[in-house]
Amino acid sequence: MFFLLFYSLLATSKPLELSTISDELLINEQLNILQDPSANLSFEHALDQYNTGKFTKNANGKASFGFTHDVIWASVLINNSSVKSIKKVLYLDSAWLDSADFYFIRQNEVVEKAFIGDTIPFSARKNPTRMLSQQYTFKTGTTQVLMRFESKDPLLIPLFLSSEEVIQSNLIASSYFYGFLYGAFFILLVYNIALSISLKNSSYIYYSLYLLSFLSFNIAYTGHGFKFIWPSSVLVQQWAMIFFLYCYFIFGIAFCFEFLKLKLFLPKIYNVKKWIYAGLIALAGTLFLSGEQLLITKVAIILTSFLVIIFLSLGFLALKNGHEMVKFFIPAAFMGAGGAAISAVTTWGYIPYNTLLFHSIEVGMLIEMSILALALAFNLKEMDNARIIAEVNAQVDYLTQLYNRRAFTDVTMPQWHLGIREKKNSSLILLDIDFFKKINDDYGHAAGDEVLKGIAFTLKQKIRKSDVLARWGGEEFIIFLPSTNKAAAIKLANVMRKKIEKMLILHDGNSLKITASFGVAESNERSNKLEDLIKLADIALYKAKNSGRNRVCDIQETTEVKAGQEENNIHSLR
Ligand SMILES: Nc1nc2c(ncn2[C@@H]2O[C@H](COP(=O)(O)OP(=O)(O)OP(=O)(O)O)[C@@H](O)[C@H]2O)c(=O)[nH]1
Repeated sequence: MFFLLFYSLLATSKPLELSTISDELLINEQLNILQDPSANLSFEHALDQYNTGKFTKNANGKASFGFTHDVIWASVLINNSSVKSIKKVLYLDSAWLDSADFYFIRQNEVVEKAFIGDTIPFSARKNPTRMLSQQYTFKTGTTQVLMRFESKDPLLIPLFLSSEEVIQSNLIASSYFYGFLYGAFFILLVYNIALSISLKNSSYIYYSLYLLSFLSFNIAYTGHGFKFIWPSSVLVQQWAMIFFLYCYFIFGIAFCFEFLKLKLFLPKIYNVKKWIYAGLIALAGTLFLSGEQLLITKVAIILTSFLVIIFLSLGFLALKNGHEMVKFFIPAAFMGAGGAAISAVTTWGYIPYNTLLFHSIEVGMLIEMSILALALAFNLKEMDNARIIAEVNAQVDYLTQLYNRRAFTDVTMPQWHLGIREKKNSSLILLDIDFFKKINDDYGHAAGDEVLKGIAFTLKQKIRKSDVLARWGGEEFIIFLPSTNKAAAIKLANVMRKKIEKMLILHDGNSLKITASFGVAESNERSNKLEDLIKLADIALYKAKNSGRNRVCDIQETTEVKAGQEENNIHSLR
């Protein structure tokens, strides 16, 4: 009987030669597998099944068995042909298996066994490695390792045979990698939280939450959480990963909506945003309440795989609708969500396991994070540009591109005060187009606009760089002339008047002719207020209008000023 069993053991598989493994080897191809749907096969029964040839070769070195309630039994024969015992480590690149039981069998006798997995608190583990691992000293000859794996998450068992030194150096390398990854994420997180608070911009808040969810999810699925944060809580270990995966998906969608400015570029989708969020939260809530961990994980992984499609589709639609920032978003989403999708389908078992594919979410997110950091900085620059444009717009009259009334005062004030200090007189011209209402009434508002633009252009040609020209009101313009006396101002006003008189404005096949009236005033010692000078010019302008239009008038006497003010009062009462 013993010989029969031993024969069947050898016949089932060729042993793995320890001397051929220099540092580390993924041994999934060497495994023989038995999938147990009943999940209640005992060790003795499993060994019996193995010895009677019921285990089959693990096709293509499969590492992921996807979402399954089945228990996977795996066996490998390891031969030490040297005379010395060799210490090795069986290492699983998976931190979320519920059970990983190891039985070391020599000559059909169990010589050592170990039960590791998430159902045991991390603090109670013999080998406190982040991912599951089991040491064993292989004596000369053949040892069978029979293993039992079970999980409520995707059943992923990439199994490495490695030396302790390699595991240690891998741990150091991965500490550097995760130190860098978490450090970079942390800096970006703090930076974005600070930005979202100071700018009150929701896309930074959602990006921070998206980052935080990914960071937490990564800490959970890489085993860092179980090792360092919740070593005695099996419950947190079982639920944290899946909870953060849902957060990653939901905040990913929220970030995408805000970053792509869907309100502006895809309003139809933005308007149903609340329903989308409500639907996702209701779905997550229902699933979590059901307590069906395998189903919850399955849905989360399916959603994560689709995230890249959602991001890219919305990105391209927003780009089509003219959103500039998408040129950053599309490659970023392609790398980040694309990496997440590859990791998800690798975990799911749809593509064969390899370390790079499994960890592509981390690499992808790192690249995505760098591109989006650039994008958000670019966004800041755009906001700054928009602020500058808004400031300029607040100063400039849209139609004539001249300073507006507010800007006129801001720009003139320093020169006005300088003039007072240096005791240099300044002058002011106020001009108003004659019978402008008639142009609007006869030829339409657009024709009136053309006249205003034409006059602005003509006036601009005639002033000095130090003069300040502005649109004062509807059809009124103002010019401040520093260090200029009244005679010079009147001369300039007459040049302008004649030029306007000669102007021909072409509109819709009509040639329009216009004239303007001018009021000129000079500053004097009696007042140091700019508004008083403007009032004087206004009285002079009123005089020009009253004395027949198309002329330049100034104020001669104090009596004229008084009379003018009274008339102005009557005029404004009309
Ligand atoms: N097209 C156009 N018209 C304007 C604009 N701003 C003000 N107006 C018009 O300018 C006209 C000013 O008319 P009034 O104040 O009666 O003056 P007026 O017809 O020029 O007569 P006098 O000043 O007495 O010669 C009104 O019809 C306003 O609607 C503008 O930006 N574009």
